[in-house]
Amino acid sequence: MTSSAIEATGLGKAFRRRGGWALRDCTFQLPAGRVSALVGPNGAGKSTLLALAAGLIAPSEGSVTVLGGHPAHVRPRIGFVSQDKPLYAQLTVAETLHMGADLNPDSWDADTAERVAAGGGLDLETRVRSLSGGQRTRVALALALAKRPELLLLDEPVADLDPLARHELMGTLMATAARYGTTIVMSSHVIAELEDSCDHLLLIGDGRVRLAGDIDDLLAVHSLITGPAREAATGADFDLAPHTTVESRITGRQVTALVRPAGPLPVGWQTNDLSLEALVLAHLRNPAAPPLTLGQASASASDSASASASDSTSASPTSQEATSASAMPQEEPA
Ligand SMILES: Nc1ncnc2c1ncn2[C@@H]1O[C@H](COP(=O)(O)OP(=O)(O)OP(=O)(O)O)[C@@H](O)[C@H]1O
Repeated sequence: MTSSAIEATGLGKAFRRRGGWALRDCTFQLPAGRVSALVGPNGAGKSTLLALAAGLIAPSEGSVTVLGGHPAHVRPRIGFVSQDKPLYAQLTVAETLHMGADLNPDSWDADTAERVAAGGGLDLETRVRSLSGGQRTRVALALALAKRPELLLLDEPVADLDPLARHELMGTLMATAARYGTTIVMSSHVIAELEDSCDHLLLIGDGRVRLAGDIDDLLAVHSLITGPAREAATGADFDLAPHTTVESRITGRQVTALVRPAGPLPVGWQTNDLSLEALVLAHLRNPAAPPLTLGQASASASDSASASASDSTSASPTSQEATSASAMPQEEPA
């Protein structure tokens, strides 16, 4: 199995003393040297999870290990781009990059810093306070990438970029991952874009892990099937048991269902192509669907139905149905 860049065990974060859990009982591993997508609805806990991994906040319960150590201790090896992209407003872009170089004298890649920051025609003499949202993102990514981190934590890095900049910077990120073996963990709401760039998925909802594993393995253990809504013999609603149903929708006389097969599918049912977007959307629409974690070394294999379905991918699925740094100083102003 690939080694883990991030390992969380029973990780939880409450912002208020009573209740208010932003993240609860999260156990997962994110592989080293790979690109992981962190997805989930608004308020699911994605930013909280990234801030915990970056060592900016401490867990309320459980633990998270990053690059084999405590997040705060490995901070120099992490690049973190938060959603609000804190930068010093009074500095120019060039001064900002110089500061990044001063703070990271041993690892700074000045060419990358300038190329990423100056892309899209951005004048490096522009003051940060005059930058648009997308231009700030560009500068924040330039700082994080030029630091040559082992782990890049990116909170919705491309949300405010125009399509060209998005394409260019996603390409730069992927090239960096391929060239230097950088581990990337990025949150995003644009699932279709993640399909091309990411190989691992962590879907959280309501602060808990809903779906985790290599994307190919997760797709392999799910099937999107179409068949008759009622049993021909009895006229009763079609029963999909023993398969685990994530979602089923009846249209006229047909039912379309996303299932985790527990054996052969019903005879005569049609199996359709399944995209990552369809898989994620079905789980988002159905928060009560049983969670599934694939390929975790330490988790228990209670979802045997999915285990058999994933044999071909050598994934070892488990179910959790029961429970179910930037280059800039971390203390910098928003
Ligand atoms: N500093 C904070 N103080 C109090 N509550 C917070 C704080 N930060 C986050 N929360 C709460 O924690 C929960 C998770 O928030 P978080 O920002 O991690 O979600 P998210 O998945 O990143 O959402 P989005 O997709 O909207 O960015 C939310 O209910 C949010 O209100």
